Amino acid sequence: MFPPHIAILGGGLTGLSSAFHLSRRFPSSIITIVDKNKHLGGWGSKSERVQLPNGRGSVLLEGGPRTLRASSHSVLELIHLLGLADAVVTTPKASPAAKRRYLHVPGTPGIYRIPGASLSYLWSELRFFITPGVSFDLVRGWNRPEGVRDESLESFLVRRGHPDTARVLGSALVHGVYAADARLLSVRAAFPKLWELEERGNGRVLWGLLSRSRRQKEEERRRLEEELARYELGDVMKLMDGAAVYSFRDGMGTLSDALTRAIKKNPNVRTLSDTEVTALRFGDEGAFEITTNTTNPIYPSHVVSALPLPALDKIIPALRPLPYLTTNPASSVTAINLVFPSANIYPPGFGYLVCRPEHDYAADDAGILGVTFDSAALPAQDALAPGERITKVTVMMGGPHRLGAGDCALPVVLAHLQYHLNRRAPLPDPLVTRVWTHRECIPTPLPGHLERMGKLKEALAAPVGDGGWGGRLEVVGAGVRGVSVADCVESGKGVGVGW
Ligand SMILES: C=Cc1c2[nH]c(c1C)Cc1[nH]c(c(CCC(=O)O)c1C)Cc1[nH]c(c(C)c1CCC(=O)O)Cc1[nH]c(c(C)c1C=C)C2
Repeated sequence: MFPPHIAILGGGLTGLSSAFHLSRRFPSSIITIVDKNKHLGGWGSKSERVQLPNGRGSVLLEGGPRTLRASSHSVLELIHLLGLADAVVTTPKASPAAKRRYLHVPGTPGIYRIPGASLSYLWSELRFFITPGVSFDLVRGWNRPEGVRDESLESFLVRRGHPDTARVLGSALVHGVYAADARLLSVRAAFPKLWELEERGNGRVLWGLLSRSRRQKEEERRRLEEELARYELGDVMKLMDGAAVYSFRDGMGTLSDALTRAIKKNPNVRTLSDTEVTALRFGDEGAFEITTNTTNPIYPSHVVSALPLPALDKIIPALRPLPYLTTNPASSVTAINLVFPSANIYPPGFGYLVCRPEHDYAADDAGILGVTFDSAALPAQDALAPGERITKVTVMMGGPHRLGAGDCALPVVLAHLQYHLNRRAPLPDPLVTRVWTHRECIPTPLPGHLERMGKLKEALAAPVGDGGWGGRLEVVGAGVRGVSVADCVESGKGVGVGW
């Protein structure tokens, strides 16, 4: 039996991916997608092409995610199915933008290159922070306390390694992915491999990493093959030959715009943009009843919520609550694109992350979490006039820093950049400045998240007569599992499999 009418709440990437995949799985189902914004795609699809003054050409500005990993199969599948191969641009593995990443340690001017597994480690300034963590991990045996089923990343890194390693490297990693505080983030939800490596290495994470037996490697290869077989990839894997990361010539919006076009072409799919869902409940006939601020009620047989979990909590009836929708906080991020009229402002590389200051997130800090060197990673996204040179960076701010009113002021940001890049001369005035503010955009899964999401799933599957949702409401998206673009697309692909 196919579901006669599916409503999808939320038209971000997860919602669009859900609509696309559900319309392929259930071609006869009516699908209604409802989103409060005029433009579908959500905050993860914010890009804009801007003309530079005096005929210098144009640059692409991204406000959200800017690159995808070459292993993001769920997105590669969409590239194949939507015919987007010609729009793909890649960063070669051999380029400095793929190989060099830096770290700024507050209180010390300049940025340090993060060493790879090579001899360069020996003269990296960061070895003073890395070595204690590695050494303690190797000498300490199993030390996970009995009964501990999850903890914060910081607590894990301190337990296995060293507080300095945790503060400097752990916090920076978490800034770059979750824009969050490593002391709050669940290690099992965010970095499950670390937890597994600890078990495989009988305590020692590094040993777990280095001691993979031939059988384990074989098992990993088999799992990858199985995983690849789940996707329709056509020839797109070839695009990834030698690529570290990729995006689209016109930015991340290409993906959501192509998804929107594809689902709008389908006569069974109806999109209601600029429409807010005000309530979701069971109607008298056993169908759902969805009320909105612009339309008559909708009566779908099945519902997918791709809304942030706290937004879902607000629209469900108090008599049929769902657990843990408001447990996790979410980070707000301000991204500032700056285009400078000259080259060589930064060293070759992908960008840098800023770690947590020694004395916690300071009130007088500008709140910078990291800076990406955009013109180095994907130069094909800019269409510059011949001979024209520019430098494009994005300053990422916010998260666990409390951003004050003056923190995003351009002179403050430029002064911090000058200090980070250890320049004597001030930076030139930017040709273009674009500020994007994303409120509560990246959820922070707190320790215990995976268990809580298991309980949420149970409540969704419980019979309607027992106060549950009878398996006809699915809750997906970044708040449930995985915050990357690929995770969002993947969760849309997996929705409704049991219907
Ligand atoms: C807008 C800010 C974002 C910050 N994190 C994310 C966004 C969208 C989400 C994110 N960033 C990364 C990942 C992991 C991706 C993966 O595993 O495939 C996720 C989920 C890694 C990452 N961080 C930065 C970049 C350019 C990337 C590659 C992927 C992407 O483009 O998002 C830079 C960066 N992101 C943030 C900060 C503070 C930062 C600093 C340099 C927050």
